[in-house]
Amino acid sequence: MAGVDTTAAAIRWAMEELINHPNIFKILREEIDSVVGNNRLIKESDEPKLPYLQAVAKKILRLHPPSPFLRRLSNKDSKINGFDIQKGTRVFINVYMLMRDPNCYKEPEKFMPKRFLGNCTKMKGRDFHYLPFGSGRRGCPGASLATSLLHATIEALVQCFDWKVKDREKADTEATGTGYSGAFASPLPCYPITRFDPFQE
Ligand code: HEM
Repeated sequence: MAGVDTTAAAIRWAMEELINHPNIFKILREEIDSVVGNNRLIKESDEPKLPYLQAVAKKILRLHPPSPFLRRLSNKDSKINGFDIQKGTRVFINVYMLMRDPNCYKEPEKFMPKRFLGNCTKMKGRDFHYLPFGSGRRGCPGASLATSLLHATIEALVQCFDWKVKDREKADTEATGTGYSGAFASPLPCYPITRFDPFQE
């Protein structure tokens, strides 16, 4: 699994969803402005004080997991939901569908970060309804790094720029292309308008 690919894909999905949901963009920007202010970028120590940013990142990975399938090799004969799985069978776990299961999430197709505030903010390896980084011994070792990268990049893109989409009112988040991670059917032609330059004296 290429960590750069998957992290870049998640950042792009985040920008698409935030551009499509100006109300959520506004709440996130207000949180960032109140915690980080407007004369510097986010520091690692700010992360716990930015619960809405954390919720946005988690929600992006739920709706648009850059690795939509997990792969395992069955090491013994077993039965799952009445299906016989023979030893040596390659098993694919459809994480994309799992994380859009209406039995686990109300209105699963909706981008509603506030749902991840409160109790749901702490995800553990055995929360099998939330698996963007897989689970168990082969779970993603880069999960913490990827989460911090996601927070820092989304924070900077929201804090420093306003975003305009060309020729379309909304970015198309439902159409997906072929391929494993970062599979976008169409490019996202959008323009950043500088709001704040952290590198200016
Ligand atoms: C948003 C970003 C990322 C996502 C969504 C992601 C997701 C995943 C998933 C689903 C797996 C398979 C887990 C399983 O089968 O249970 C995986 C494996 C892996 N990931 Fe990531 N990953 C991300 C970023 C990174 C980064 C930044 C690194 C390294 C710095 C990394 C390194 C790895 C490695 C080495 C494996 C293979 C682990 C093994 O097979 O034992 N990933 N990742």
